Amino acid sequence: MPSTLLAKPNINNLLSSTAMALCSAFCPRISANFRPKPFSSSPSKPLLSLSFKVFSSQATDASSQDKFSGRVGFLGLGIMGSPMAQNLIKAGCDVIVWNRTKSKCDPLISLGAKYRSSPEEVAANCDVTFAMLADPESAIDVACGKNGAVRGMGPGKGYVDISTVDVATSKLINEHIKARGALFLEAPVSGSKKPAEDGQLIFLTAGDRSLYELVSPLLDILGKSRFYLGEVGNGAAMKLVVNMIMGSMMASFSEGILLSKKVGLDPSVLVEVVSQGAISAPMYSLKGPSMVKSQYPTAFPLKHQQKDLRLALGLAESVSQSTPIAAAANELYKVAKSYGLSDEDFSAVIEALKAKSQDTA
Ligand SMILES: NC(=O)C1=CN([C@@H]2O[C@H](COP(=O)(O)OP(=O)(O)OC[C@H]3O[C@@H](n4cnc5c(N)ncnc54)[C@H](OP(=O)(O)O)[C@@H]3O)[C@@H](O)[C@H]2O)C=CC1
Ligand SMILES: O=CC(=O)O
Repeated sequence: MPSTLLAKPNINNLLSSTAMALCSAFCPRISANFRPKPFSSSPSKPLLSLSFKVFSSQATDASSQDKFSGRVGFLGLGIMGSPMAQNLIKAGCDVIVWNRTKSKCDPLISLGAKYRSSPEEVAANCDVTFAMLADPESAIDVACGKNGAVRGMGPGKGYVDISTVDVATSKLINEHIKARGALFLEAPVSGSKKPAEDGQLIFLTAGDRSLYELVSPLLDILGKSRFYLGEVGNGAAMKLVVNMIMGSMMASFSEGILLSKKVGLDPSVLVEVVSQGAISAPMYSLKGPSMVKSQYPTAFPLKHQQKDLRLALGLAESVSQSTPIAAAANELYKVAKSYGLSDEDFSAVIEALKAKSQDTA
């Protein structure tokens, strides 16, 4: 599987490249306000040079250049979609938004976004449309359903699905978009509410390379790095593997916190010890202190983590890969959901273990 890490460029590269021109076409204020973010890669590693070459030798790519005038659509304004759309608007992009619950569009409209009343209308009025939806069902419905984005797509347009979905869903949406003569990129993100607010997401993209190159300046507003992984499905698969690991890590951390407490240790000290050793992780340092206080302010809803584990287990099943740890973790998230914790942060999975030990006490 080909994989390319493209870290953020330095300002000189950017200013001297066609990227800047393209960036400015999408978002006029970028040239004046652009401040490069730190590289995500270690400085000791050579950075692959950024290529913002928008058009490949394919004629279809060249025609898409002529028709791109730079209007950006954004469908799905939840925890992730809202700050991402906001960052595009703040960068000067001409953004049109839609969300199932219309009231979530209002703060963005007051920042300068326009509103259209269906995904179809957004896509019809935009050159590139991003979608950040809850799960496979909503991603398919918003793209392919009645008044879905597909109906507004056509040659010269692009659809970028940044929702976390399974491979089959991504391929299905790709087929529908392609049938309209448009381009498709899957681009799920790693990183949660705060990275979304700070423009520090990691994009795991796959699909039409020319669309990837075209939207790279937009991805660079929203994120700190981006991977291009080849064929449609590879981005979804990578995201599911990452979140499978994350879900298991959080379940294991929860067990450790509760065990430390039960044997008379201070779980806050455990969090500190973990943060200094080989198993330290930003996630533990960020969530550990609130978990010790039984607080779970929602950044990544527990229901989405369970969805990702479920989809990752399906992915593993499709290639007969054994994943017993993820399977056990998934069961725990299901228990947590049954306790009404779906909309809490996924760190609330610890409550399922507490309830379990009370049940057996
Ligand atoms: N939160 C996080 O930390 C991260 C989340 N993700 C992934 O990003 C995606 C979005 O996550 P997040 O923003 O947290 O989720 P939210 O639950 O906050 O938002 C979900 C969005 O999907 C919309 N939606 C849900 N069902 C439907 C439907 N049937 N039809 C139309 N729209 C629908 C919601 O609309 P409405 O407002 O009307 O409910 C909302 O805009 C998920 O796939 C998630 O797994 C990826 C990385 C990090
Ligand atoms: O999908 C969740 C994340 O934090 O990444």
